[in-house]
This record gives sequence, structure tokens and C-alpha cells, in this order.
Amino acid sequence: MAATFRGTTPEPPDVRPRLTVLSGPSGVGKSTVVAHMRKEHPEVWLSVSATTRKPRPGEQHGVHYFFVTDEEMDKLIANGELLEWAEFAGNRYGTPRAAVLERLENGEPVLLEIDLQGARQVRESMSDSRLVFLAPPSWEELVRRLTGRGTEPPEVIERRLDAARTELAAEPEFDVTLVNTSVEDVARELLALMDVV
Ligand SMILES: Nc1ncnc2c1ncn2[C@@H]1O[C@H](COP(=O)(O)OP(=O)(O)OP(=O)(O)O)[C@@H](O)[C@H]1O
Ligand SMILES: Nc1nc2c(ncn2[C@@H]2O[C@H](COP(=O)(O)O)[C@@H](O)[C@H]2O)c(=O)[nH]1
Repeated sequence: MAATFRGTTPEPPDVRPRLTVLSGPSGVGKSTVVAHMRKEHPEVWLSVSATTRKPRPGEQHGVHYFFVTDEEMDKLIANGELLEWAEFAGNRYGTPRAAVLERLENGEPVLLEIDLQGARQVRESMSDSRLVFLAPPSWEELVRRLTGRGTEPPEVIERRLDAARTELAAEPEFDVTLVNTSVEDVARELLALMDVV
């Protein structure tokens, strides 16, 4: 486990946090790690976000995201239905509040995969949450992964890399950093942090 952790492994908190936030720059591998983890541990509940982004090939409404219009997103925000929301690289994203609170009330492990702005909002509103930063092994590898995924045109990749500079500088704000060198190792470490294994 020590191979992937950076910095000091935190002391266990007095009360086990049940809400885990996974954040990190676009393309670092958040979705890949979460998918790997949930293949063997489907009991880890991942919040499905709402977004104004258009679906990528293969993405399904209600599975990967709730794909909404700008007007629908306006309403979700105005009605207080989002636990947090942010604009990221030209699109808006938000976490539906009710589903998260319901799972937490049932004592289920809950995972959010969101950007830095959202992570900061959750830290303010849910003080017992644990914030995990997923870091790339290097800047060059991050660029390679984001470009190699082939889902965004060059100008969107540039916007995401601009955001990545800010996100990487915010690493010290997080409780734990995991370096995504190996998907299997990070998935195992995340499960351990969530007390799932
Ligand atoms: N440890 C790894 N080694 C090599 N490639 C990886 C690793 N983890 C993820 N990848 C690859 O990097 C690319 C980006 O991964 P992924 O889409 O999971 O990133 P993400 O952080 O969820 O991005 P976004 O925030 O844009 O949604 C994918 O092509 C994925 O296969
Ligand atoms: N603040 C929030 N950020 C979110 C949410 N859902 C996803 N995200 C983050 O947005 C970027 C881009 O995602 P992509 O699917 O378009 O590549 C990435 O960092 C996600 O983690 C959310 O509900 N709130």
C-alpha cells in the first residue's frame, strides 16, 4: 500500500467518514479506478452526477450521468437539489443531493467523483467527508492519458489541462493523495480507505 500513498498517511478519524470524495485532474484515471473497484465491490455506491455536457459514445443517461439541458440544470440549482455543483471546462456538473443523503442515512459507503471546486464545497457542507486526491505519476503522463483517451477535441484538452494546473496545485488541501501508477493498486487502496476491505 505504501507504494502509492504520497505524504503522511492520516491518523484514523474519531468517526469513520462515510462520504468519500475522489478528485483529481481530468484524465488522471478517476473513472477507470472507480470502475475497477466497483467490478469487485458493487456495494460501493457511486453518485451519478447531472451534467450539461453532451454524452460521449457509449455513455448512458442515468448510468454515467444524468444528461440535462441548461434550463434543467438551472432548475436543479435553483431548487437546491444539488449537494454541490461547478462549471468545468465549459460545462456544468452537480451531485444530486437526495440520493447521497439517503445512502448515507442507510450507512452505505458513498463515493463522489467530482472536480476540485465541488470537493471544496463538500468539505464545507459535510465535515466528516474524506477527500482523496488522485495524482498522475507525471505531467507528461497526464497529457498522454487525456490525449490518448480520444474523447475531446484539442481545444477542450487545452481547457482541461489549464484546469489541471490549478487542481494539481491544490493537492495539499486533500486528506490523502494516491498516485495513479497502477489502477489495481489505487483501487485496492481506495477500498481500504473506505473500510470496504
Ligand atoms: N494507471 C493507469 N495507467 C495507464 N493508463 C491509465 C491509468 N489509469 C487510467 N488510464 C487511462 O487514462 C485515460 C483517462 O482515464 P479516465 O477517463 O478514467 O480519467 P478521469 O480522471 O476519469 O477523467 P475525467 O475527469 O476527464 O472524466 C483512459 O484512457 C484510461 O484508460
Ligand atoms: N463538481 C463536480 N464535478 C463533477 C461532477 N461530476 C463529474 N465531475 C467532474 O467533472 C470533470 C469532467 O468530467 P467529464 O466526465 O466531462 O470528463 C471531472 O473532473 C469530473 O470528476 C459533479 O457532480 N460535480
